[in-house]
Amino acid sequence: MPDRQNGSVTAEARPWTAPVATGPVSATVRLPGSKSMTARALVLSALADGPGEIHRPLRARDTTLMAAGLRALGTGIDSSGAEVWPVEPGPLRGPATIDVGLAGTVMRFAPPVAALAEGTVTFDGDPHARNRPLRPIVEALRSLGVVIDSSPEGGLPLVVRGTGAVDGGSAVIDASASSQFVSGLLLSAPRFAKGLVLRHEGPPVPSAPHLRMTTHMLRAAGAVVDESEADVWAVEPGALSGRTWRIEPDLSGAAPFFGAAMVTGGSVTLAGWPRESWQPVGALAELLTGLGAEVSQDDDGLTVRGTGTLHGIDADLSEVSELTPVVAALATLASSPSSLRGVAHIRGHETDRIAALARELTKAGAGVVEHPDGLDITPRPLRATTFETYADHRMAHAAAVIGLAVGGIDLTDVACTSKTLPEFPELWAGLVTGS
Ligand SMILES: O=C(O)C1=C[C@@H](OP(=O)(O)O)[C@@H](O)[C@H](O)C1
Ligand SMILES: C=C(OP(=O)(O)O)C(=O)O
Repeated sequence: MPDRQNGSVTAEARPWTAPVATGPVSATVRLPGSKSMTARALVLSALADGPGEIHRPLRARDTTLMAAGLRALGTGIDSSGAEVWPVEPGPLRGPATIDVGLAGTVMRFAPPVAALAEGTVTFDGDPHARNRPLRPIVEALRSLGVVIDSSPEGGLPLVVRGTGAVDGGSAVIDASASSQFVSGLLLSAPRFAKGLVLRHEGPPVPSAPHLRMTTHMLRAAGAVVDESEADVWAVEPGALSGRTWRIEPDLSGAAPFFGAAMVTGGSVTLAGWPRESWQPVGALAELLTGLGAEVSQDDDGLTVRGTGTLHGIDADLSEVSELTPVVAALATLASSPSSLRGVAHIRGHETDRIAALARELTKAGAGVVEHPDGLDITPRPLRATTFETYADHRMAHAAAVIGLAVGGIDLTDVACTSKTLPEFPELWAGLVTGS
């Protein structure tokens, strides 16, 4: 049965056997836009003082839900085209109901926007969305004067009772469970009457490159942001400009495709990669090089070449934690053990990714030791297995990478890849078969 929540339907489970590579994979792939940039461009355009356009957006479940949520608040967004989404900001108002699906970006970026609306805005999502951390941003908004009803745990379902304005000022937050708490508050902060000075107190905030993406994009929209003090972000009140956002191809979505080059000793080029990027390409290149790949960039795009050997690595993945499932998959096929650390917070991602990887990689035959903040992986001969994907697109990516080298990796569901790349199964099959 499809899972129906607030009128949106998550795709019905689609079992899928990962295709095995019969030789080196050699291809140029064209991937849609970055989920993270598309989400930010949508929010900043909805809050702007004039029309904007989003070029080459990601059209996937997360970004479609974000567009629908902002539309429900009064923003005109035409997401019918594949190339350009025009955005016409309007007065923000409720009553509205916003389905967050399983999207961290929607559940953390949209409530501050709803706080600026006049009227009541209700948020809920997929069953697992209720388990994802939300309390710190809810409490920060409350401390800024916003009235919000939440579950007893401080999460979904939420009701934001907006008055049409947020006073703003100073707030303290523990953002160790997700950088998105900070990004969500900062994106709306220029529209708070007093702006915002946000201070993080607690264990380190993960995903620093995503925070930099937030502040870069805020400045590109005309906001004044000071991040000169560690763990403090100050956003001045002021108008945001409507503008044209050109979305880069999704670097995290490209990771399994690069992994295919590495597993098969082939070469994969991500076409359309810009010379200057707002995504953490340096961190990705360092990681893949450590695993044994060669990474280069020219006018054709970003290219990853497999060298025929995969090395185990000892890596802190806190800055690029989205990549953990694919890196863990590569580690199971390496010539030496790996230790992946610094990602305790991914237990709060689409599923508890540390537990899910430990379980599924062990079933496939790898030696895995689970730690609170990561995994130790010892490569062993792998075998056919049923690979549970837990509604998590990146678990499906991990299984697909292992399936290149191991016959009979049967995913319980590949439809979960619609969260960020609905065309994943077809693109992957084309890559592996060379068609
Ligand atoms: O702001 C964003 O667009 C994201 C930030 C990160 O979240 P966490 O800090 O929760 O890991 C990342 O993992 C997520 O996929 C996207
Ligand atoms: C953690 C992820 O997503 P979300 O934006 O839902 O947190 C992810 O895409 O890996």
